[in-house]
Amino acid sequence: MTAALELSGLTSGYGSSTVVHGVSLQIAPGEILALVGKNGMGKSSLLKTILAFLPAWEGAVRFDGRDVTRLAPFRKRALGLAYAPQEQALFQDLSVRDNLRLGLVDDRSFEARLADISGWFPVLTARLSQRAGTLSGGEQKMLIVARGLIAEPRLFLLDEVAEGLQPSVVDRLAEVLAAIRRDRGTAMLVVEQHLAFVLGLADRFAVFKRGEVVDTGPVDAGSAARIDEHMRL
Ligand SMILES: Nc1ncnc2c1ncn2[C@@H]1O[C@H](COP(=O)(O)OP(=O)(O)OP(=O)(O)O)[C@@H](O)[C@H]1O
Repeated sequence: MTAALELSGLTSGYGSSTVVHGVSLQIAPGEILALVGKNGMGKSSLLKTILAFLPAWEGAVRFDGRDVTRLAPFRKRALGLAYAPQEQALFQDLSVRDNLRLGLVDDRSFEARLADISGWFPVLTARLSQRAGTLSGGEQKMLIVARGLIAEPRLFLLDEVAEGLQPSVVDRLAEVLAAIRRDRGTAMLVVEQHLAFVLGLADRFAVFKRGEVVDTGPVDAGSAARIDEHMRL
């Protein structure tokens, strides 16, 4: 079966410092991979390299078997790749509705897709006319995720979306993402520090240390302890 995402020897960095060191990994269609690791290990940089916000110095990114290493981020989005970034990525002065609209390449399907968003995140649909910058921190996180999902991606890259969310919202987010994978077969690469959230969702985990995958395995009863051990070292 062709992988939804295949990285081979992916290398990138900033200036003269290499931050992503020859990373190779695969995600099957419909699979959820948790990418975990301490702060500053290069997890966000890896996602940015996959998207080509950060240029790859070496190696390749294949999406559904197609080499997309140097394809611009907006072209990747048109192919079915969505991204929920860690940093504040909303247009603060635009409404919730207009921020959601920006998640779509083709605006015509917006109203139909909005119905899905209402089911997943009712709090957002109650605030469609509100400026995104006036949403609470948790609501803004939900909007970032909803903007990725509205495009019905085949592969969704999520960067620390559970950070700073109250437990009930984290649980809701986990339910929504699990349902989307079940119903649509969306593959996901989930960078996350919130281990209970991500291990409840993922099929497999990969531990990232100094720009490299140093351990990987299926998520099972022993995964949290195995990951904790890496976090201590
Ligand atoms: N724009 C940049 N210019 C220079 N160095 C950067 C830039 N962005 C990140 N770095 C450096 O690259 C390294 C990896 O950062 P990155 O944000 O990818 O790590 P991370 O694993 O996602 O960390 P965190 O969990 O804290 O978000 C860090 O040393 C960071 O300081």
